[in-house]
Amino acid sequence: MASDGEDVYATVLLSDLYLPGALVLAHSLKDAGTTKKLAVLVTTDTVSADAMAQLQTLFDFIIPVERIVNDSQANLALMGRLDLHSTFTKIALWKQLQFRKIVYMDADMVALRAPDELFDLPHAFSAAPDIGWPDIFNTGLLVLTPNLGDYYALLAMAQRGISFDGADQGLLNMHFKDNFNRLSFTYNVTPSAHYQYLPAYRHFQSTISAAHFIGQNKPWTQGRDANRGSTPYDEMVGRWWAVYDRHYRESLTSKQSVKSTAQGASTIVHYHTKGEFQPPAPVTSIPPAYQPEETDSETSHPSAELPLHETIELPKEMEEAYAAPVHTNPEAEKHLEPQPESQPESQPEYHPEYHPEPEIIYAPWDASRAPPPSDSLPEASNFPATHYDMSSDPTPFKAPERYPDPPKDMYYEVPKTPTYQKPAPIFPWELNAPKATRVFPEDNDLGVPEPPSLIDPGPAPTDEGKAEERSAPVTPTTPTIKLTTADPWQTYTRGNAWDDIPEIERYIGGLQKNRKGNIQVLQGYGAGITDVSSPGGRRHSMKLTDFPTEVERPSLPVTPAPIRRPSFWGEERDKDGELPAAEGVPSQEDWDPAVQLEQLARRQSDVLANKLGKDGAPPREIPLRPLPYGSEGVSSPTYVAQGPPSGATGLSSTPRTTIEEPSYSGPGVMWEKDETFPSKETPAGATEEEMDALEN
Ligand SMILES: O=c1ccn([C@@H]2O[C@H](COP(=O)(O)OP(=O)(O)O[C@H]3O[C@H](CO)[C@@H](O)[C@H](O)[C@H]3O)[C@@H](O)[C@H]2O)c(=O)[nH]1
Ligand SMILES: [Mn+2]
Repeated sequence: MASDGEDVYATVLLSDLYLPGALVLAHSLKDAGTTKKLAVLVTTDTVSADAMAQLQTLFDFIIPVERIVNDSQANLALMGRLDLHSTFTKIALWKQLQFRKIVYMDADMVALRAPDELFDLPHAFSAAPDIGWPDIFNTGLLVLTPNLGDYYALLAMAQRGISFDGADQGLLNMHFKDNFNRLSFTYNVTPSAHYQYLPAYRHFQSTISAAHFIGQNKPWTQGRDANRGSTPYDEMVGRWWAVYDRHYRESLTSKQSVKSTAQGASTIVHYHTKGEFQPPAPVTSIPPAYQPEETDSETSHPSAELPLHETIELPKEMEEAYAAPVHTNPEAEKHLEPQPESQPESQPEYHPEYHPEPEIIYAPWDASRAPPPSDSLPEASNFPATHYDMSSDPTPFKAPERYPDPPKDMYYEVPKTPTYQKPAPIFPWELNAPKATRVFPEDNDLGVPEPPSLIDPGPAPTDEGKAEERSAPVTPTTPTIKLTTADPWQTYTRGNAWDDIPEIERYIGGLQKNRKGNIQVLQGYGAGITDVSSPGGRRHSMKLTDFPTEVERPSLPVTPAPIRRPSFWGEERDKDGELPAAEGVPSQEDWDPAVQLEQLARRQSDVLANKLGKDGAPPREIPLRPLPYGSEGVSSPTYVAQGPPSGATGLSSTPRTTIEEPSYSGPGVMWEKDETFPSKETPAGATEEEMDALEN
């Protein structure tokens, strides 16, 4: 278990193919005497149990991580490295918070000395320049402080496939940009087989900490004979082989002293190293977890030390296939010197035929006895997949000369002439309706005419004949009470402005005529034209509240009209159907509402005048009091007190000091019958703001 703040060298293993690289790297660091521990991040779905067993012999921490695949592989294809589809997995390094500092190294690196001083860097992130584009860093060697901020930022980018090369180097450079501590190239020297800067190499050679074999070709995939020259690249490759031979060549050449199981353990390393593989006696690679439980002691493996490997019986053909190479082994075993030249000619080349595909070497999986092998392919792994690439055609798009006409009259023929016709106007206001306007208080100051409803329409027509004589339709307006007239209580009209408009009379008359017959017609007394067809000789009215006469009542099945019951009030009505007069109430003739209203208005005014004015003082003066500080001369932009027309000049600036004549507009419906409402209320205390304003 990692103690808090531990330092580790770490690498990543995404497949068995890089196993020799990861092992050689670990050995090279240990051989160089590092004091730090080693960790390896593995994607367990693609790293075999054998490979893990090998890692376990060297690394202090084996950390399983989730594979992060880049699904957008266009940039990887550009780089010619589709095999790097999963290098985004590297970002899991930033999640390893159990470590204080990580010096990450690619599995294709070999340390020439242990660069332990990198752990002392104060920077959160350091890397060395990339030889292909030295402004950016190469991601083969990274010095980092794990933190989730960078991790999630990188993860978000990875999930969106954001990387200019489709792999981790493009991703990390896009994330960190210039925010990295630039290390010396000597920490991550990337020799090239194609071009070297020889003088520099010779000059700095002794300071090199690590070599990094970038590109598709790795020392272990080329074989030990591929680079035997004296170029810098060849020299570096030689350094890699030196470490390999120190640790793995021996096991190959001293089989006699090594138990067969131990030989099997390193076989996987040889297997993935070109030219090193000697097919041994057939062995299985079934991990212990997937082995059928053996109850028969005879079949269990004699060696308890390494239970990972077990001899199984192979079909005859397979045994024959492996028999031939095995026969060469006695020859090879004689060469105890680890000389590459002494390799027997008959040693099999690294060849896919020897790949331990589960169908060939692994014991057939018995589903009734064991779970599926961990390294078996996932379900539906061989489903056909279609990959669509973005077009890489650089020629710009050119629109064709003309596009074909769209099909005509497919669904609906548009009428040649519009079928909609505006209905003929009925009411006068439809003919010359004034355009809707908005009126602001300021407009009144500027002499803009008041809205039409405030204009006195002049004398109302006295009779219908006169009204019909009018040649041009009028725009009737509700007459307003002129507050300046001496006695408004006597002059206001009790009619409606529309009552005398002949067009309306005719319209309503027409409606009623059409509904006559067996349909109930509501008629009553009121201003209007005489309806001769009406039996009672009554006149049409637009008032819909009158009771129809008995004759006017139509037959069923229409809604029955209410019929007055003589004893509705518990008393007999008089012969006219009127209710008896109430006691103490003046008779209808004596009750002039105008007079009563005037009286009421006077009383109200007197009360106000007495309250506000002292003896001799002008009675209708509101005492002036100071306004709250800062509000002097301020007028609300939206609200302007509406004074009487006489004060219309300068509405917003002249303070209103005279009290308006009271007007009677009748009682408003404030509560429904039986509804409860608070009859008393404790006034809320003044707010602090109000108190301030009052005190000033
Ligand atoms: O099949 C694979 C492929 C990759 N790796 C791991 O991924 C690393 C990167 O792959 P590598 O072949 O080393 O890439 P390079 O050829 O070095 O290419 C460059 O570009 C890569 C993608 O951006 C970076 O990861 C490298 O650091 C950078 O040097 C390897 O070292 C391994 O640790 C595996 O384990 N198995
Ligand atoms: Mn690499």
